[in-house]
Amino acid sequence: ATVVLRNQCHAETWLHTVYFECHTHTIESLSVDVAHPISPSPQPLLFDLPWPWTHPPTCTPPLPEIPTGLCIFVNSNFADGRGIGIVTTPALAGHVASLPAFRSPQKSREGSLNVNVHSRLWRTEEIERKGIGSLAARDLEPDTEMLKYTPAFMAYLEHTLPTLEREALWRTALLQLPQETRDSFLALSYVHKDKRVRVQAIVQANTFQLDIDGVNHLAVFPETSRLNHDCAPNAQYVVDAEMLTHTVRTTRRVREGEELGIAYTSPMEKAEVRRDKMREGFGFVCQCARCVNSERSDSVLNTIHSLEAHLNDWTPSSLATPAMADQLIALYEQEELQGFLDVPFGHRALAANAVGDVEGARDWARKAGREVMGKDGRGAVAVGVWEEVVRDADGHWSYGRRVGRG
Ligand SMILES: C[S@@+](CC[C@H](N)C(=O)[O-])C[C@H]1O[C@@H](n2cnc3c(N)ncnc32)[C@H](O)[C@@H]1O
Repeated sequence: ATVVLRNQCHAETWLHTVYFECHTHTIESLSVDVAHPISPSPQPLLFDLPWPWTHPPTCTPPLPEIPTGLCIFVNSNFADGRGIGIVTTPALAGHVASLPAFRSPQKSREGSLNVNVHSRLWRTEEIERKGIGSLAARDLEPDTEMLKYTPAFMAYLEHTLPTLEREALWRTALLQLPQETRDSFLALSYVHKDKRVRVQAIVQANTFQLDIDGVNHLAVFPETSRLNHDCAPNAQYVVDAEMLTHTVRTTRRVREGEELGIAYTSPMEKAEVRRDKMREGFGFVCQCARCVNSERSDSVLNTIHSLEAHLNDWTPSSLATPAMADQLIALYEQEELQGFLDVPFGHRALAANAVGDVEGARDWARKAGREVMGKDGRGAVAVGVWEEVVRDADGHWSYGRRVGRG
């Protein structure tokens, strides 16, 4: 057998973290021939123009669930010489080539950071028991854009290739990247110590999810990778699948020297679940304040979930009121979950609308919409949901549903 890592798992959370491994089988006698890893494709490759790749694609043979196979597509000039290495199907590479990231990469929105330029708002430092982390280089206001980067490496998320073949394929892609980019990738932390799967181990510890034409890809943004996990994060990120950018913003005021953290898993899960995911997926024991104080934080979560259940109850006997949604907002803030306020703000909007408070409904729906954009990006479905309430509150299904309870 040539499989080192098996039964790969894909985390089902919305937080864009991917776990590569459920079980590790280390077979000492294996070695990987990186110099001649992949047989060339037997088929001619057809792609949509434009052709932005700087190296001839190397491909796997057809794979069980991917008949066209996977190929390496590298553009070493991408993003002013940072380069990008993508392992995907020829058709999806054609889609990537047609994205604004390749066709009109200069366009950055007004007031937005320049892509791949250090904002000087953060710096990295060794942090006790966490490896390297990122710290605020000065006091930061809420919603400050801090990092905006394109991926150095992306790979189609499959469970088909034997682990060592995947390793060889991904390594070949990395070898084609400009040296600086490759070095920053290879300097990242990793979960498994086995050198034969080093590239996959790095991806496991550092990946975000990026949809290419509806297909999951793993993406590594080396600078952003130095953000450690926190269950009450003071930063959150949005991935723009058209511009191929990953942008990180503060969720609340951050003091100079404070560590910046993002959530690797949902902070709305119980402490035990969060801790298990961090241990299994990332190899560390979460010591954040909410995990250390888990009895208290779980009890607040229980109250949050119970309030949300009431607010989601639209039967005639529902006990939900706007005051209940206010209480929910206060609990999110108390738990420092400012990055997730779209949910209680949305409940507040519907609770207001349900008692006929159209102005209140619009105000809260606007706020919920802004929070969704900060968390899930402009294209998120929920943005449209809240826009609908703003546009036509008294035509909305929630209008007047609980009149007399406000
Ligand atoms: C994306 S990297 C973060 C940067 C990393 N600390 C480094 O040195 O490059 C993820 C890895 O950082 C470490 N890590 C992240 N958050 C942590 C935390 N809250 N406590 C301890 N270790 C953490 C774990 O080793 C994890 O696998």
